[in-house]
Amino acid sequence: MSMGQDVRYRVRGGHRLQGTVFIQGAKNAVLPMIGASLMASKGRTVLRNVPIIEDVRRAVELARAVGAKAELHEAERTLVIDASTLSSPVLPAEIAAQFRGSFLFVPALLHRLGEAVIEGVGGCNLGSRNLDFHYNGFKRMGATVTEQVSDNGDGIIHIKAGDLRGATLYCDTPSHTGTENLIMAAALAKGQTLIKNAALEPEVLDNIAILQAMGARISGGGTGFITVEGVDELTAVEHTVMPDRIDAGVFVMAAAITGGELSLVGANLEHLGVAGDKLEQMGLEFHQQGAVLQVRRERPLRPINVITDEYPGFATDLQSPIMALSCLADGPSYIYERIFDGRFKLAGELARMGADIEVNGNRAKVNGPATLRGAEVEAHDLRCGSALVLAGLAAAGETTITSAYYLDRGHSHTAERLSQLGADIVREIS
Ligand SMILES: CC(=O)N[C@H]1[C@@H](OP(=O)(O)OP(=O)(O)OC[C@H]2O[C@@H](n3ccc(=O)[nH]c3=O)[C@H](O)[C@@H]2O)O[C@H](CO)[C@@H](O)[C@@H]1O
Ligand SMILES: C=C(OP(=O)(O)O)C(=O)O
Repeated sequence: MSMGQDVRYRVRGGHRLQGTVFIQGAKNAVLPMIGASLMASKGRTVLRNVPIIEDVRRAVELARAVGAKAELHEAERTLVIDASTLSSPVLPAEIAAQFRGSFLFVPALLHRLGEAVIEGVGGCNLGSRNLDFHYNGFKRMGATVTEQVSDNGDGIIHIKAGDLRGATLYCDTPSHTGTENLIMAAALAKGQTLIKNAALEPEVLDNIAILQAMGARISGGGTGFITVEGVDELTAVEHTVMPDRIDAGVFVMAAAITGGELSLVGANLEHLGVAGDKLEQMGLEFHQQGAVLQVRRERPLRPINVITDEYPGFATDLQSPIMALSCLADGPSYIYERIFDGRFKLAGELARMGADIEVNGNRAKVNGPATLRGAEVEAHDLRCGSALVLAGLAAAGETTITSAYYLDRGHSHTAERLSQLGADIVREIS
């Protein structure tokens, strides 16, 4: 599957969801782990609980493009990577530009091959998404970064590293992939590295855990200050990817928007951070029992204030879904998006379904309650896609969501999992 094929979801709303759903492994944990596995010069890395999503398929293609052997066993949700044959420093645009996680391959290429050539970096188009914290960090460790413009006008970035040396590094803001890339670059560098203002996301901690199992010496994860003592070699290990808190959040909201009751296997309320508290305020009841999170809604939804922030603040990746949910709340909700400046195209799509949303820069006011009706809408990015599925579940009649490749970038088996809970949803390809 590639972006060339149009993926569409058709949803007929009005069904109350009920039952048990399995939360997938985390996209934003598995992608850095694939990057980490390329740092092992011998042996095979075995990743378990791998989400079967398009970004993982692209990462497997990219791992092969740089010379590694990678096999995704879909039924077993297991990915096996042998990076002993790593041979090319080039991240080709046709694969790398399709997902942001491609940039997480850079530290392995620098350490194993002495250079990385980046023909394109992708990810959802969310406005400005800079990489300066990454480049500045690599430079402080001794790398040189140069940009060349290709014949067709695209920028190609060359990063050259002789031996990377430990250094004092920082992120201006606690960047998720920035922290992961700097930790990976430091893991095999000579000497000690300190990373200040490091990200606290659970996926960053899961990535530290696999690197520690591989032999890396990392301390301070979860504190904002991370220290890494460089080692000479990392070994291939087996690791189980943590559950995807954004996937969990979307299913929580599927229960909320349909007035349903769900058991989410693998979901952890703590990982939802402030989003869990906000959903409680809106009228959801949570009950965590071991690895199962039960959620139900028994009263009308109350309106909400949301300010997105780094973890444990309200995750920007749940901002679009909660915009859809707040359309049904009994009064005006206020949303302030602080992380990305291009995430409000959703408001226009929800308006086609009958929502009343006023957007002013990075702030939105959602005037609930609205009566949503089915319409033809477009997923402008991954989380816009999940939000439109939620809106479709609550709308009267049929909603058709196009450009839904974006949704498949990050959520596995969306139609199957929702259908099992009683939703009327199909996925089509043309
Ligand atoms: C693959 C992956 O893990 N993606 C996640 C990751 O993206 P990603 O790691 O790209 O997001 P960052 O945390 O780096 O970005 C946050 C903010 O910092 C800015 N910034 C970032 C790096 C940099 O060098 N310079 C700079 O200015 C960005 O433009 C953005 O405004 O975290 C985001 C925020 O939680 C999530 O929405 C994405 O799902
Ligand atoms: C922005 C997202 O992902 P990426 O960083 O991979 O584009 C996302 O998961 O919503």
